[in-house]
Amino acid sequence: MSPIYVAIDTPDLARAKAIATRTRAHIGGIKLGLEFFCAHGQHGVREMAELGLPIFLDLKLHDIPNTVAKAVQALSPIEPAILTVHASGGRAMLEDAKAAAPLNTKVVAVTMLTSLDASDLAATGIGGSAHDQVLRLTELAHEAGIDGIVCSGAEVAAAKKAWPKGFFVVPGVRPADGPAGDQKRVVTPRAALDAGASILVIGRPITQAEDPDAAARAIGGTL
Ligand SMILES: O=c1ccn([C@@H]2O[C@H](COP(=O)(O)O)[C@@H](O)[C@H]2O)c(=O)[nH]1
Repeated sequence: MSPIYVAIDTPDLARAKAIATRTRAHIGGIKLGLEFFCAHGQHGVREMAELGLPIFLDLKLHDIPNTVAKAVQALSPIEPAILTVHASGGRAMLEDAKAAAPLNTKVVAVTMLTSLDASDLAATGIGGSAHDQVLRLTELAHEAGIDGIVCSGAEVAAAKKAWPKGFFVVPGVRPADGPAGDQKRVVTPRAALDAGASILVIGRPITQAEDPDAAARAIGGTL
């Protein structure tokens, strides 16, 4: 099974289905995020699930524990394979999110967005490097008993060393020389897997390609 989850970031349901259908031979699942969910909600997710690929629902929930737990409960009928919350919501929020999730849903915590670097951390009053911040939040997520974390390919080896049985989701993945766009901590697909990623989240390098199927196949060929 391919480790590639294609990030289908579009409010256009027909386009989302077309991308998933065209790339399905070269991907392991579909990642649906805020853009898609705000446009189509659970109904849209169900329509995408009919394509038969695992669904990664990347909503990055972040609120007080009770609110997050109730939101996770409300999402339960969809039974996503993977669901994200923000690690910085704290231990109780992570514990309650996991307790509210269906048994077959992996709850994974975003440590530090791949669009941020150390200067962004400093601007929010957090000292130290991206590496330090990711490891702090990896530790917290592990202690809270959830399934894994989201981090960049630059930190995944250290995170896996700290949590050998964790599930590691790596976005910010770019083919060598591909445009980074708004991502600041990027690695190649091969480097992310070699460092210990469980799955790779890849969006624009596939979805914005002239031929998404060929792009997904070419990336798969480097793994
Ligand atoms: O730290 C994070 C967490 C989530 N994402 C999501 O992954 C994809 C990446 O898309 P690209 O087009 O490959 O940049 C996108 O849906 C983000 O919401 C992330 O990039 N970084």
